[in-house]
Amino acid sequence: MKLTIENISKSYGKKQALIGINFEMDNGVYGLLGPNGAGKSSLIRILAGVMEASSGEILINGMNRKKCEREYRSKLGYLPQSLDFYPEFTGQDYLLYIAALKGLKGAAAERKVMELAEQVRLTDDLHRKSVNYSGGMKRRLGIAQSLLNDPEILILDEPTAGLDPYERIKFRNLISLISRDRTVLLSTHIVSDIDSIAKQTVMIKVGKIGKMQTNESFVHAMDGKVWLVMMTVDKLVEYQNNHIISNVLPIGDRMEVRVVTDDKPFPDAVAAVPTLEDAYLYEFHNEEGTL
Ligand SMILES: Nc1ncnc2c1ncn2[C@@H]1O[C@H](COP(=O)(O)OP(=O)(O)OP(=O)(O)O)[C@@H](O)[C@H]1O
Repeated sequence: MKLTIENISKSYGKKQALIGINFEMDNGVYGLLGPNGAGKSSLIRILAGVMEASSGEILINGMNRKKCEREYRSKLGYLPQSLDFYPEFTGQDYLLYIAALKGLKGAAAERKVMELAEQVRLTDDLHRKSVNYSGGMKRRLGIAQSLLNDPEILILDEPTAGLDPYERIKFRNLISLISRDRTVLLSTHIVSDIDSIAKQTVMIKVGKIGKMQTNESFVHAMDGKVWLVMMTVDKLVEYQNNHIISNVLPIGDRMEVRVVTDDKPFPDAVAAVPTLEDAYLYEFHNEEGTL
């Protein structure tokens, strides 16, 4: 399935949150990466059909979404940034309720709920009230509900918020597994969520697409821009005010500082192998709220 985002803009009163966004997705995982307030949730909510764009079009296999709204919704799975849980519902009640809303009933619904509970490791907790779940469990329940209708398009707004490192890895593996024959758009500001699984990453900067390319391309473009430098703590305190520092490691009484910069910062600086995190810092170091 091909999903085309064509010239999408969104204003909230005078605030322009999205300005002429264009990109295209087919099968596989796409990362939507950007700092707080960049416009990720606005774009995700427009794609999920819970909010209208001020202008622009979403095309499904070349057809305006409004002309195939019912079909689009039946193929869509959506995990919003926050979910409401009914106080009296157990995890199972909640999943069966969402299944019913998606047109799945009876034994088929029960089978699907059990299958997904297994995948997100909630089988043993299905009969507990979901309001009492931990943050990570609520997130996993949210991920399960987004998959109930076997969606061809899966849109996830910060799906790993509140997950511990083990759950995060499990989640990544699950998404990678199910993405073979569907389109997954995953918004995050955590680089490691998409580092290894995204086919392409869209970097969004205050309402505009900065770049969309493969993670390898982002990393490759950083060759010769990441350096390791030894310095004293006093020097680092001054140096970090006007340089991009992606890591600091104490070694003896000095610091090994990872610097992201266009040119070799010192004659004795040693070139380091760049990562997507370095690319993210390089792209966003001037953006409000990032550093
Ligand atoms: N309902 C609203 N009314 C007014 N401004 C809004 C509204 N929703 C979002 N905004 C503004 O639009 C911009 C984009 O917000 P959005 O929530 O889409 O960003 P985001 O990248 O998802 O941020 P975060 O990671 O913090 O959720 C922000 O400046 C935000 O304050």
